[in-house]
Amino acid sequence: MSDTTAPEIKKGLAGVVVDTTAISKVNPETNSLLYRGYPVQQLAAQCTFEEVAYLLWHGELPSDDQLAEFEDHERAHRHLDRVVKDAIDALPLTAHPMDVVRTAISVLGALDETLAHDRTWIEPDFTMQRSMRMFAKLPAIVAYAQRRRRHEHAVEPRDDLGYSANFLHMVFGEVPERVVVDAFDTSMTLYAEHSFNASTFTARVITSTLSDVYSAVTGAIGALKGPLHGGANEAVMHVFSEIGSADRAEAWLDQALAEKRKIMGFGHRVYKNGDSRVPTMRAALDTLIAHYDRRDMVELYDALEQAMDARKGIKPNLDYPSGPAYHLMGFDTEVFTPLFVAARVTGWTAHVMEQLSANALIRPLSVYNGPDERHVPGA
Ligand SMILES: CC(=O)SCCNC(=O)CCNC(=O)[C@H](O)C(C)(C)COP(=O)(O)OP(=O)(O)OC[C@H]1O[C@@H](n2cnc3c(N)ncnc32)[C@H](O)[C@@H]1OP(=O)(O)O
Ligand SMILES: O=C([O-])CC(=O)C(=O)O
Repeated sequence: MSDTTAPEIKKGLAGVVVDTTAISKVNPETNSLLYRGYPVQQLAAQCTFEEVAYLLWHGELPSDDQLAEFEDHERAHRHLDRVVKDAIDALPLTAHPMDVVRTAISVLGALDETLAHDRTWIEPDFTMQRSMRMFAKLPAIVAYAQRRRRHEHAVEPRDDLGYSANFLHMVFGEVPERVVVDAFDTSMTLYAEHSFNASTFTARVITSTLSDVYSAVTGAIGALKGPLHGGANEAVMHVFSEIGSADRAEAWLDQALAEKRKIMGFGHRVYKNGDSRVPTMRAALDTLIAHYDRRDMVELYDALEQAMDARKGIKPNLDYPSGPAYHLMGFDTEVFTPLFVAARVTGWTAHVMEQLSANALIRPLSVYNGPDERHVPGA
C-alpha cells in the first residue's frame, strides 16, 4: 500500500514557526522591525548602541543610572588578555578575520574557569555576565584582526570613549569625525537583532542542548560567515570591485543573472518588498558619501539597485548599504562580517537567555530517502 500520509517537508524551514520570542518583531507586511517593541529607526536615531544592547538583554531601555553602570562594565572588560592575542597570533596572517573572531571567542570560552569546574553556565547570571564580556571584547578582537593583517601594532582601548568611538579608535588609531562615529553606531544598532535568522537559530539550537553561551556564539559566528547570510556585506564589496563603475552595472548584472549567480546584498527570506533597515542605513551611507566626497560610489550603488529592480524586482537587504559604508570608513573588506558579529552578539545572547528561560531541545525530523535496509556481506 502506498503511503498517503507522507509528511510535508519545508526545505530550509521556510515559513515554519518554531517558537515565540519577545526580543524582536520582523514584520514584512508593514516593512517594520521592532526591538522589544521599539521601532529600530527610532532606536538608531535616539539611542546609543550601548542603550540598544541593554534593551535587548533587559527588555527595557536603561535609566541614566542603569546606563552609567552598564557603560562602566562594558569599559572595564574591553581589554584583550595576552593569551587571546597569542592564540590569534598563532593563526596565519592569511586566515579570514571571521575565522580569527570565531577562534578568539572559542578561546575565551576555554579560558573561562567556571566552565571547567561546574555546570552553572546555564544560570542567567553567568550567561548575562559572559555576554557582556564578549560584547565588550569583540571590538578589540576585530580591531586586532584588522591591524594584524596590516602589520600594525595593537591599539589599547580608551575608557573615556563610548563603544563606537572606542571601536574606531582601536581599529584606526584615532577617533574619526562625529559623522563617521554616528554612521558606525547606526550600523551596529541595525545589525544587532533580527529574530530567528540562521545564525540566531544556530545559537538557539546549541543552547537548547544546555551548552554554554561561548559555544552558542562560536557556532553562530560560523553560520553568519556564509554569503547567504552575514558574509554578504563583504561579498557586496567584491561585486562593486568587479563592476567598477556605474555605466557597467547593467551589463554586469545581465551576465551574472545569465550565469544564474545570486546577486549579493539583494533578496531576503522574510522581507519580499524591501528590508526595513535599508532606508536608515542608506541615509547613513549618504552622510559618508558626502563626508568622503565619493559620488562615484552612490552612482554605482544606485545603478545596480535600479537594474536589479528592473530585471528581477528584488530589493536590497541591509548588507547592501553596509558594505560600501564600511569600505568608506576604511575597514578591510574581510572585516565587514566581523563587524556584524560585534553587533549581533547582543541579539544572539539575548536569544540564548530567552531559550534557556523556557528550553526545549531543538531536534526536528527528516524523511529517510537512502537505500532500503540491506546487509553487510557475511552478516
Ligand atoms: C543580513 C542578511 O543576512 S540578509 C541576506 C544576505 N544575503 C544575500 O544578500 C545573498 C543573496 N541573496 C540570496 O541568496 C537570497 O535572497 C536569500 C538567501 C537571502 C533568501 O533566499 P530565499 O528566501 O531562500 O529565496 P530564494 O533563494 O528561494 O529566492 C526566490 C527567487 O528569487 C531569486 N533570488 C533571490 N535572491 C536573489 C539574488 N540575490 N540574486 C538573484 N536571484 C535571487 C532566486 O533565484 C529565486 O528565483 P527562482 O524562483 O526563479 O528560482
Ligand atoms: O533575518 C534574516 O534571515 C537575515 C537578516 O536579515 C539578519 O539576520 O539580519
